[in-house]
Amino acid sequence: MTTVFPTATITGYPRIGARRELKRAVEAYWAGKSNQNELKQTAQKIQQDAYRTLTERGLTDDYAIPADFSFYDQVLDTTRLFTALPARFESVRDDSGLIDLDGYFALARGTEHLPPLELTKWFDTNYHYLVPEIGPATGFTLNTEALDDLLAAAEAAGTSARPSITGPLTYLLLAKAEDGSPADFAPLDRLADLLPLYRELLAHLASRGVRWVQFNEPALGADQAVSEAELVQLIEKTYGEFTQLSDRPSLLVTSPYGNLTGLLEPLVTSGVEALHLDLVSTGYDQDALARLFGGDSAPLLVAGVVNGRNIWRNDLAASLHTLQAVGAASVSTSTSLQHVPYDLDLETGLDQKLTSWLAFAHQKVSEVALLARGLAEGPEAIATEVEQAKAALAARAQSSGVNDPCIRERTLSITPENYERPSARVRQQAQEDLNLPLLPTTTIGSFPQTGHIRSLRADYRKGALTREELDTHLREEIRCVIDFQERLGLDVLVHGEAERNDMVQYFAENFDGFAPTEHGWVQSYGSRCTRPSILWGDVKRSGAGTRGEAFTVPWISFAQQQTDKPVKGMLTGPVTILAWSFVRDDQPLAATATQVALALADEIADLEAAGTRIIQVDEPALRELLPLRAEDQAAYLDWSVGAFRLATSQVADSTQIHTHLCYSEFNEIFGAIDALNADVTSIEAARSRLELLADVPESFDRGIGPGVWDIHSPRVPQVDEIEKLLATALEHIPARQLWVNPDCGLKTRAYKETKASIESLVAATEAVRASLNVAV
Ligand code: MET
Ligand SMILES: [Zn+2]
Repeated sequence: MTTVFPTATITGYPRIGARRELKRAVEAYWAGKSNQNELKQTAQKIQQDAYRTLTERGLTDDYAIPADFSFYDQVLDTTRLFTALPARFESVRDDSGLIDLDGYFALARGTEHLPPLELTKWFDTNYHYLVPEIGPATGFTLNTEALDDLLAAAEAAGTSARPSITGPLTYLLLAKAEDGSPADFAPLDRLADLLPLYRELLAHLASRGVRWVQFNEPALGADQAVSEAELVQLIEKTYGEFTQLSDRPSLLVTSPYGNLTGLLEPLVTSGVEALHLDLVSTGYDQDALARLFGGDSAPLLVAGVVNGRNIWRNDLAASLHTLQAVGAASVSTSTSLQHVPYDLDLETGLDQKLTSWLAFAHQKVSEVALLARGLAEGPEAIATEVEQAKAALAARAQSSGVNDPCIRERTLSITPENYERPSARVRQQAQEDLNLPLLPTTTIGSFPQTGHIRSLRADYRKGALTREELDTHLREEIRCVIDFQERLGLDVLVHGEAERNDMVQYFAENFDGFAPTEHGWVQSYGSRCTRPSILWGDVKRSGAGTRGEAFTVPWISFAQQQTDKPVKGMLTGPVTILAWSFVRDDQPLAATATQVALALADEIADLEAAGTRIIQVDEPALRELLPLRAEDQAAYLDWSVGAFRLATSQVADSTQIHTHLCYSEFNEIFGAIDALNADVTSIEAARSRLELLADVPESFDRGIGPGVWDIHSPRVPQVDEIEKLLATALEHIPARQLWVNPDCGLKTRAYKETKASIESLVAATEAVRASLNVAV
C-alpha cells in the first residue's frame, strides 16, 4: 500500500495563473466570449506550467506535488465531487444527475433566479470559499470527472500528482444547515452518509493507480461548535475506517492555519500514513512532537516550516533546527501557497535591498527543496545558502526605514483620551444639521471600474497620459458619478474611488514603509484577485515631516463641490490595511497597526479641516484576522478595535464616522463592532438574508445599514425583495437607526445593473418610508 512519501513537498499552489490567465479565461467564458474547450485549454496550460516549474524547483519525487487546480474554489470542488446539491439548486443538475461545470459556476455565482452559495472567509486568511448547504435530505453521489481531468493533466505532464481534497470533517464543519432544516440539525450529522462516498473515492483513486492522496482538515486547527471530545471520536471513526480499507492510496492529512491541540494525538494514532502540521505560527512543543512522532506506528511528520502565507525569506538555520528537533520526515509549507504570489523574479521594479529579504511561491519551493537536502545530507550540505539567508535577515534588521525614530517617538505620546469620543447621543445632536431623511440611502464607496477608467490608467502607465491629464479625466469621472447618484436620488453620496486601483494599495502608495508589487496577485475568491503591498518599514503619510501630506482631500473636496448633498470621505482602516498587505514579521501586529492608525488620523484631520462632514473608514477585514482559538481572540480585538478608535476619535462631535464591514460573518464579534464606536456601520448581510441582525444587542444605539443588495453577482434585486429585507430589518432595528445600502462597493459591477439596482433600492426605501409615516 505505502509508497515512500517525498522528502520535499508543498500542500498547495496558486492556480489563478502567473499572469492571471484563469481570471481572464473564466470571465470570458461567463461573458459568452469563449467556449468550454477554450476554458479547459487554459486550465490545462496553467496546470502544465505548474508541474514544470515545481519540478524544476526541486519537487521531483513522485507525489511531491498536489493536484489542486480549481476553476473557482476548493470547497466548491468538493461539493461538486459529492454532488452535495442544495434543494434550491435542483434545476442545475445535469442530465446524469450531477453537477457539471456550468452547474458548478451557477452555485458560485447564482443565476437570474437563484442567489449563489454564501461566500465566507477561509480561516484567518483573505481567501473566501463557498459555503456548502447541507440538509437532512441532501443526496450525495460521487462524480470524479473534474478530479480525473486533473489527474489526466498531471499524467500528460509526466507527474504523479497527489489529489488534494477537503477532508470529510472539515467539509461538514464548514457547511451550513440548509434553510428549512430542523433547529437541532447540523451538517456534521450527515457524516455517516458521506463517509461511504469518501471510501468510494479512495477505491476509485486506487483503481487509477494513485498511491498518495491528501485530505485537508484545516477545521481541526480552529475552535468549533462541536466539543473536542466529540471531534476526537469523529476522527477515530472517520480515519479509523479509512485506514482499514485494503485497497486505497496512502493518506496524508494536512492541518494548516492552526494548532491541533487536543486533536493531535487522535490523528497521530488514527493510522494515517502522514500528518502535516503548520509549524510556523502555531506554538507546538517541539519535544512533544518528537516523542509523539517517534513512536513505532506513528505517521510521517510532514513539517510545514516554510510560511505559506507571508512573503518573507525563510530563516533557514532556524527551520533546519526545527526540522531536526521534531524528527520531520518531510519538509513542507505551513499552508497552501495559494496565499502568496507566484514569482519574486517578476518584480523587477522592487528595491534590490527589499528583494533580498523576500520569497514568493517559487522561491519558497526552492527553500523547501533546500531544507529537505539539509535534512537528508546534513547542514553542511546547504551551509552557503543558510549563511546567505542569515546575512539578508541581519541586513533587514539594520535597514533605515525599518526603524524611524520620529515615528516611534510619536507612538509613545499616545494617551487613553486619544481613543474616546463623547456619547452617541451628544454626537447625534451635533450631527442633526446633516438633515438626513429617515432610512438614509447610500452606497459603500466605489462605483463601476469601467473599461474607460482602466484604459486611462493603462495610458498613464505607458506614458501616453501625464499625471495632470489623468487627474483631469478622473475628475470628470467623479463629476459623472456624483451626477448619477443625484439623479437616482441617493441621500449620502460617494466620489466613486476612480482614482484608486485598490482600496489598500492606494494607501500603500501614499504611505512610507510600504512597497506595492507589480505582479503580486493572489486569489481572493473565484476570479477575484488582490495585490497585497509589502509593509516592510515604519509607517506615516508620504511627504515632509512626521505627519506627511494629505492625499484623499483634493478628490473628496472636488466631489463635494459638485453637489449640495453630503459626500463621504473614504478611507481604509488600519486593520484592513494590515490584513490585506504582507506585513513585517519583526514586531507585533499591534505596533504596526498603531503607526497606520496615526497616519489615518492625520488624513481624517485634514479631511475635516477641508469641510468633510461624513468620513467612512472601511474595516472589511476586521473579522479576518480574528484568531481561530477563542483564548487568543480578546487580545486581538483589543488592539484591532483600538487601532480603529485611535484613527477615528480625534474628530469634532459633528463629524459623522462611518465604518463598513463585509466578506465575513460578523455575528460572533458584534460586541467588537459596537466597540468600534462608529456613528454608522454598513455591513454585508444580503446573502445570509440579514441573519446577523438577530445578534445586534438592544443597547446598540447608533446607525446600522445591513446590506440589502448582494453585489457579488450581477443579479438585480427587485423592489419587493428589498422591501421585505427592510421590513425584516425593522423588526430588529428602530427606524431612526436604519440605513439602506448595498453589501459592498460597486467596482466589480457594470453600470447597467448598478443603475437598475439603485433604482430598486431607492424605490423600496421610499415605499417603506411611506408605510412608516402612515404607521406613525
Ligand atoms: C471590500 S470593502 C470595499 C469598500 C470600498 N469603500 C468600496 O466601496 O469599494
Ligand atoms: Zn465591502
